Amino acid sequence: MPSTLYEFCLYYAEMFPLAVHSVRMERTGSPAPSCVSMKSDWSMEPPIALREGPFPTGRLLSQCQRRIKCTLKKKCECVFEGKAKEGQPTLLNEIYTELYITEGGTGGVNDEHEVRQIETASKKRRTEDTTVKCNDIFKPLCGRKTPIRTVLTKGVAGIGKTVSVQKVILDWAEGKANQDVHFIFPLPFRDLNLINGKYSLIELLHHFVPGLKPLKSTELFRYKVLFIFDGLDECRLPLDFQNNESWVDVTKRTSLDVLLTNLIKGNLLPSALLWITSRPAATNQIHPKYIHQVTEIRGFSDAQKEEYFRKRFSDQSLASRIITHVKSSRSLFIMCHIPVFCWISATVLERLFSETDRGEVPRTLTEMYTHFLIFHTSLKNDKYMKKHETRLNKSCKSDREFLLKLGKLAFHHLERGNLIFYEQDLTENGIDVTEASVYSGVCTEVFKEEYGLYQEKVYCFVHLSIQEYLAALYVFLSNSSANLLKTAVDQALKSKNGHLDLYLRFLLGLSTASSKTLLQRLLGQKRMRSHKIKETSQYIKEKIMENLSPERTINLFHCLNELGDNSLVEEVQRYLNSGRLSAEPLSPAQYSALAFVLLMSDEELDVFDMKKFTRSYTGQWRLLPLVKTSRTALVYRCELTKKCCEVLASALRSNSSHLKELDLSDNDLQDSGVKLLSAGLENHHCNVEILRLSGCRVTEGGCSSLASALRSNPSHLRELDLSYNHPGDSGVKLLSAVLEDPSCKLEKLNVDHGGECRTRPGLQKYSCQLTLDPNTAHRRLSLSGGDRKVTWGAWQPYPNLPERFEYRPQVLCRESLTGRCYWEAELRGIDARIGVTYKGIGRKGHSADCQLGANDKSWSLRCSPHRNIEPSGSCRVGVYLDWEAGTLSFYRVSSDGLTLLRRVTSSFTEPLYPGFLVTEYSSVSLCMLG
Ligand SMILES: Nc1ncnc2c1ncn2[C@@H]1O[C@H](COP(=O)(O)OP(=O)(O)OP(=O)(O)O)[C@@H](O)[C@H]1O
Repeated sequence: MPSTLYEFCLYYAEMFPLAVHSVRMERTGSPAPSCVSMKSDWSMEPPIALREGPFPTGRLLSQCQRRIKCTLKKKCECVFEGKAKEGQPTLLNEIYTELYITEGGTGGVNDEHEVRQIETASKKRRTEDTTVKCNDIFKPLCGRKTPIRTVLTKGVAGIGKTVSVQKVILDWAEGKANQDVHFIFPLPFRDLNLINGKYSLIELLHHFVPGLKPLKSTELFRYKVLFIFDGLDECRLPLDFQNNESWVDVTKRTSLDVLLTNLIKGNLLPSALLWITSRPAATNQIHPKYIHQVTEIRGFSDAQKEEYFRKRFSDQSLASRIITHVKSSRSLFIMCHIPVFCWISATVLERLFSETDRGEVPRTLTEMYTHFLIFHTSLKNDKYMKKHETRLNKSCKSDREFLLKLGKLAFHHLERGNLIFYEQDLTENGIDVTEASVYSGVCTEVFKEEYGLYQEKVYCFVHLSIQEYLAALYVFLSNSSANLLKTAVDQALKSKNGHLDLYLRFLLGLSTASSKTLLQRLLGQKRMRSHKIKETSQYIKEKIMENLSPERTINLFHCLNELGDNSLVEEVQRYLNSGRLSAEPLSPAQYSALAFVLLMSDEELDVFDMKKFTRSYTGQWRLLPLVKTSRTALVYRCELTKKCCEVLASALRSNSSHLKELDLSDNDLQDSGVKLLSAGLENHHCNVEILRLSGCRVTEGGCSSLASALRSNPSHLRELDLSYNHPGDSGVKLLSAVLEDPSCKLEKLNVDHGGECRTRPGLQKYSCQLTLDPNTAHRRLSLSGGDRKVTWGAWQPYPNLPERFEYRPQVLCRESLTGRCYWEAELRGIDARIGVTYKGIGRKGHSADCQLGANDKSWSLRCSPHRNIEPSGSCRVGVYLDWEAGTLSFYRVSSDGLTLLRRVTSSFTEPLYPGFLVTEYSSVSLCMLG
């Protein structure tokens, strides 16, 4: 696999020599200036024309690079966390903690391109994540071979998009990564919003990257360049891809919107790489056909959360105390997967731990931000008011006034999507600039020199989420409308890019009783308006059931959580099963978001039944962390794989796990998965008493991992179901020894129905060999192929027997079935029925009592090979019976695998006999499996 961008280009050249050749031809055949602005003939989906080298070198180039790298290094080496004023910058490399970045699903990716279609089709449905390092963001994922031009990285507020961008730039500037890229041009939407008038692309770049000026414009684009557009959600341009004129010349002036849309479309600089980041709700501003890869930042994993706090504090004992504290509260620990929350929590908890009277420790997002504000306000009061004790009482009043002014600024600008302010904006809101600098942790300066663009000082909040919080605080304190909350819900839902989503969450969070108590501490206000919390919850639930996008719906779930509504689990189940999602199932990212919401709620699930949350299996396994919040977890037949066992093992290791019963039956876990799972079972936090691994393709190896886990942690497991596996004699022996060991709790071990055939993949592991019973065959049916084929035809001279079907052209198998069985039959001709029946089905006469599937003794599927199954006139149907579970499933068998045709559920009370009804000119054969 190529590892750098440059290697990719070479790789691409090898893979698609013609495409590269044609691009090269166009370039060399053109004089230099037009070569730069050359537009390939991309009428539909553009082939990707990355620069493949060799690239021109020279002194000028290295001088420019050095200068630009130096500027970018200076700009990116510190994290902007509001400490700049105090002369204590936070170094990015000191606090940077690797983030968990994954492929963001194919949802947003252009799959129209022929090559990609083939790749997508050949791709196996994956139930695992592909993780990506931020420096490898342009590496094609999941088996794709086509090189990537445009990557969209999405992630919720504060998850680390900007920091990732900063880290990639810093590593490049420091010569640590992506050195095949000659230039990186960071163009955050936040800054692009400030551009007025017309520019050529070259002029725009010179504005943002003055160090480029010595290079001739025509030369510039012969190099490999990477544009980074951070914060699409902050973009105030219309991005009118449909109506903007096509623009191909980098030296001609036009509006910024035209420049950007043409750059993204690939009309301008088709060879450039583009990286766009966005909060999820705003990604729809760019049509998926212009995006070649989507990644998702999922924040910190549990281990990374700890690492973050350890890096953050030089005092390791403080770090340990904070980690222990954060871990002791489920919602705090879960929220810490969002880095901005870690930062806010680190600030707040450091302070709380230094106080003797800690009061209530914050539990929700809103409470944590309120504490953050209390912290910065008291910091200011400590610093500036110490000598004037008498003024302290007055401070609450002035804080309130100041925060209201700041909040007003935050709100009005947020409404308009404005995130950068001028001095004039501050004064218009009655904010004195020196007063603002007193609150330096909250509102901090950015100086013009930093961008080389601005002629005057500009201001912004240290993080957008702080602006969103202050905006909510302002509205909460100043708006006395009885319908405030409902109106805010409507207003947020109207927004196209979700720019009011987080604001809404804060506003709802502020209206709860616990938040009000906190606010009183901050503002000294005695009375606060009460809001109709229940009514608002109900209103949000109604909205959830409307046809909103999953992103908006998920935000509404967050809102319910902020309101402390306890019906989240029920609501999420209702939403998932409402049928609204059938056209477009949830993406993996959306499943993660739901898991997050559910984990955040304080509800304990008595039984977590994965099937109740979903009908398809494309990303639902991301709900697996919920296992630890339930007592019984039913995750059987959910297409889980080895990778999922890691998630499960981590749930088993969790000290907050309440799990007692775990049913993982019928998943393809195999020995490697069971080994991973065993690592969780042996942990002393694990208290699982019943574990079902029936039909998981476990052999001796898996048994040995289980046996050693049970010996390491002998006190919990009472029952282990390993039926329908292949433990072999040695596996059974190992586990039987555990059963007999008095120090182990194991009381029940089920290794029934074992055997070599159970190691076959899928349902085939339950295959059973069937033969037709000639004594039951109707006289029009003749048997052949060792009693495995039945054909309708001439009358047969069969003796008259009580078990023979007299009028219905049917035949049954000899074998009676209980347990789990799978068989396949090939149907030819016009019409046939395939099914199962109790022995007592009627044999003589025309009544429905005698017909397979037409009474309460039998169940069947009608197959018309001609019409509804396969145009070729033949079809293969798989039947899976799980007698104990009471399910009978019919599948269409094709080269793509099994497609469920119908599932019947019933409680079977007697053994079942497979049977067939075969009509004129038709035949049915039982297939040999394995
Ligand atoms: N990888 C990381 N390591 C350490 N801290 C991080 C990391 N990523 C983010 N942070 C912390 O979280 C804060 C917010 O991150 P960032 O600004 O990158 O979020 P974002 O996804 O761009 O948010 P938004 O969508 O609101 O703009 C940072 O200021 C920093 O304190």
